[in-house]
Amino acid sequence: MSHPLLVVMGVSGSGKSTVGAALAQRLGVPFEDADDLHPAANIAKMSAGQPLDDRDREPWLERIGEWLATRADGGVVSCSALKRSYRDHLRRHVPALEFVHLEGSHEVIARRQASRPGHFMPASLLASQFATLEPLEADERGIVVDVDQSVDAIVEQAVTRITATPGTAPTPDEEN
Ligand SMILES: Nc1ncnc2c1ncn2[C@@H]1O[C@H](COP(=O)(O)OP(=O)(O)OP(=O)(O)O)[C@@H](O)[C@H]1O
Ligand SMILES: O=C(O)[C@H](O)[C@@H](O)[C@H](O)[C@H](O)CO
Repeated sequence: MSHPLLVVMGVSGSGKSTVGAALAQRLGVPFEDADDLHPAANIAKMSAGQPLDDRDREPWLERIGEWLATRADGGVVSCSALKRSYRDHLRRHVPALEFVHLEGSHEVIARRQASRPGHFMPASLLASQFATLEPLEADERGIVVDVDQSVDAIVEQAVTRITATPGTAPTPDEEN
């Protein structure tokens, strides 16, 4: 898999930042945590216990898409990408974008959230994250990985399964 462009998606606390950073390191590509691309107003809103809506997420998705579009040599972004329409927004910047959905039960993820005090995202928003989540559809490029295993195991699965995905964009070198 050369020049992979991946989004690690899932609800808050599913491990996107942790897995995304490890996956990028493993692949030798830059990593960006989409939490760092939120407008300040979005962070303030979530910190106050209010879920973001489509309008709040619009400028944020645009920034993420721009970051991805400049990564000719590959990159990994951790971004919740909860709805199909959000993923469509990102694909407008990078049509061949692939998603790694970190899927887990409310119970497992709530436990993990509880064990990281100090994060701006209140645990009370987890229910709205699950309610908003639209899983990957059959025509979307990506894989689903169970979060109830070690970070190393998740990264290993992601690397193995994405490499095996038919249609993974070849580089110009590979085409010749
Ligand atoms: N596979 C794993 N096994 C055990 N703990 C994990 C695993 N993945 C992540 N964690 C821990 O769970 C917590 C949540 O992970 P992380 O912050 O990466 O999630 P996130 O999806 O990026 O969350 P947010 O979107 O809210 O920033 C952290 O304390 C992290 O260390
Ligand atoms: O779309 C959203 O509601 C947001 O991206 C959230 O998911 C948080 O940014 C993130 O997960 C931090 O906990």
